[in-house]
Amino acid sequence: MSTLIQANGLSKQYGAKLALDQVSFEVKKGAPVALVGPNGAGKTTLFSLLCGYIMPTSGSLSIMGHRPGASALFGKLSALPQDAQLDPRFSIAHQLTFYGQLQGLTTKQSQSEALRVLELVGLAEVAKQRSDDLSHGMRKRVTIGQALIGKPEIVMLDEATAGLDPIHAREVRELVSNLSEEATFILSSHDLTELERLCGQVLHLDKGKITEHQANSNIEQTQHHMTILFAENYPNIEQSIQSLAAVNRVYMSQAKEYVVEYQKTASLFDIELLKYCHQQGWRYRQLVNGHTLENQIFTQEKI
Ligand SMILES: Nc1ncnc2c1ncn2[C@@H]1O[C@H](COP(=O)(O)OP(=O)(O)OP(=O)(O)O)[C@@H](O)[C@H]1O
Repeated sequence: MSTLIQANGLSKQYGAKLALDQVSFEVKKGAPVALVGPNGAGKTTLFSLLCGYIMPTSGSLSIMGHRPGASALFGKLSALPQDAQLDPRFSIAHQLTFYGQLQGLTTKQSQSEALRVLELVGLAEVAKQRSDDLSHGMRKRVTIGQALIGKPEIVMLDEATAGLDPIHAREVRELVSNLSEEATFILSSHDLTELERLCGQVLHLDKGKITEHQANSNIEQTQHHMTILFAENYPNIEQSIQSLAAVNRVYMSQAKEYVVEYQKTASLFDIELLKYCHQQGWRYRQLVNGHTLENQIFTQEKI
């Protein structure tokens, strides 16, 4: 797999504030990459360095063999800010065409590129509509389409699901997963749980340092986690399941779906959990090992 991004000992100082401290990592072409960390961890700073908006104080950063911001990267890397907005005065196709023209495409090329990216994000039918006619989730998908104009190899999405309800957030994650052949996505978020199922690589920033840089290990996870999807909402599910002796933690991963972390030593925990659900009168749709199987759950829901 070819290396897209190589960072070595990258630091960024704003006055006395060290926002990034000796950060080193590599991103290869392929599965989406998560950039996670709490507020102020340095995510935006790293995005800005990757885009070439700011210069590092020290260290090196190479993107497809070029320095960030180099003209050779024009059209090869795109970034979608968290607050990217569509203009309510113009149709969606008009705006996307305009972005294509900004990238140097002719009007005709831009028009067909606008339609291509709308098809990629499953919204060809909204081409003539204005943003006010679209749901929040649809608008987000259009802006992701915008980021795909000109076929960039790297697409950076800042907090792509922020402000979306769980259903639309899931649609966006599914979209990114489906588009992984089209480009290598880097998604920033302060919430690891929402990205760990999607991304094969997690860059974890905290106080300017990369404290974790790992490929997601599904094998390890399957030994500790179960994901259960219920047929409907029931009261106090988290507290109830938490009362089982083998359970370490329970949290809701999306509507009606819970991740249960349990002790590795508990054998046949799945049977115990299902018996417990039966006793409580809870109907469930699916129980899976681990918590990286969102697509399987999608498939079942759509049947
Ligand atoms: N232009 C600047 N001047 C001074 N300090 C800055 C500047 N930009 C960011 N910082 C500081 O650098 C640190 C990292 O900020 P950054 O915006 O990169 O974090 P972040 O992970 O994106 O945070 P958030 O999730 O809140 O957006 C923070 O302490 C921030 O206050």
